[in-house]
Amino acid sequence: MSTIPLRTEPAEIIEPATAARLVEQTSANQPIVTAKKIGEVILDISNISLSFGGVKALTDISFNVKEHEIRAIIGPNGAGKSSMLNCINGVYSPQQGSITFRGQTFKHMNSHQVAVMGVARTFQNLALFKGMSVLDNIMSGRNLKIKSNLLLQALRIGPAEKEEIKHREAVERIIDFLEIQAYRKTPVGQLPYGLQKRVDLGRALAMEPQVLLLDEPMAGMNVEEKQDMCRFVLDVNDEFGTTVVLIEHDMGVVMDISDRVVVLDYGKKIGDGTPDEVRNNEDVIRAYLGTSH
Ligand SMILES: Nc1ncnc2c1ncn2[C@@H]1O[C@H](COP(=O)(O)OP(=O)(O)OP(=O)(O)O)[C@@H](O)[C@H]1O
Repeated sequence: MSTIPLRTEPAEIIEPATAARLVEQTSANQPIVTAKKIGEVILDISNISLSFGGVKALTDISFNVKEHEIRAIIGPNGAGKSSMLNCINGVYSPQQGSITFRGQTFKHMNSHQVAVMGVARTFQNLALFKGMSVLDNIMSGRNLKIKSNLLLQALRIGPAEKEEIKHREAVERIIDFLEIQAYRKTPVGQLPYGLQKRVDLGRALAMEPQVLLLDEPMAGMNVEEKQDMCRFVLDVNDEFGTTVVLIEHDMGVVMDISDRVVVLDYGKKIGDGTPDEVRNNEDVIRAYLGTSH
């Protein structure tokens, strides 16, 4: 049986999900594999259709995301992947369909409301403050959590002082977790691209999201940077229990770290299942080989 062509370049050695998070050591130092705990459906995408004038970006798309899983959205260029993420986080309002998050269904919700509900997002084209330090960029992700008013914050008095200390500590923990201590005070614009992507992840983590939407987190990275980013995504999922939805073009990465994969092509869903199911799906193979159009 033919399978989806996974790599166009020499295989990169990326720790498979199973090795990274499922292996425990027995007393005899033999690895044993324990099942990852996937929960109930946390995000339910139901019959979403989205058009821009005459362009149908998404047609009747349905799939779900379960708590604690890593769910990939893949597809050729223009398939509708970013549009899908934009519907989930309230940037676009689909003409049809609904999205249910933790049992609460919404049709039209803005990005701020979605963020308050616990959904954070990183962007394909970095949206960081380039002139600001790593620390301040990650701190900007805490804005939603800051309760004291602007005047108290500016004067750093009363509860604002305590609150700021709490937020700084949270940011420092993220900086340690992402191993970017050496760049705390560096303006983000001076960092290599791979590290900027890591800061972008840090800013999203600062929101303490239940669901993290990652739009091409490995795009433009070299092999080493991709390996690092894979490790951080797996660790976020494992250590914080964060549910991850990611768009990624690198099929090696997708197949290695995802629990389930949904495949879009020309705005339609053509596949949905485990990495093995998807890689053996004839429609998916045709879409990737470009023979179906
Ligand atoms: N704001 C917009 N206005 C008009 N058309 C749009 C807009 N956003 C997306 N589209 C169109 O919708 C379709 C899907 O685009 P989308 O960016 O979601 O695809 P994608 O799978 O993320 O592509 P890529 O992998 O190249 O990023 C494309 O035809 C695109 O031109």
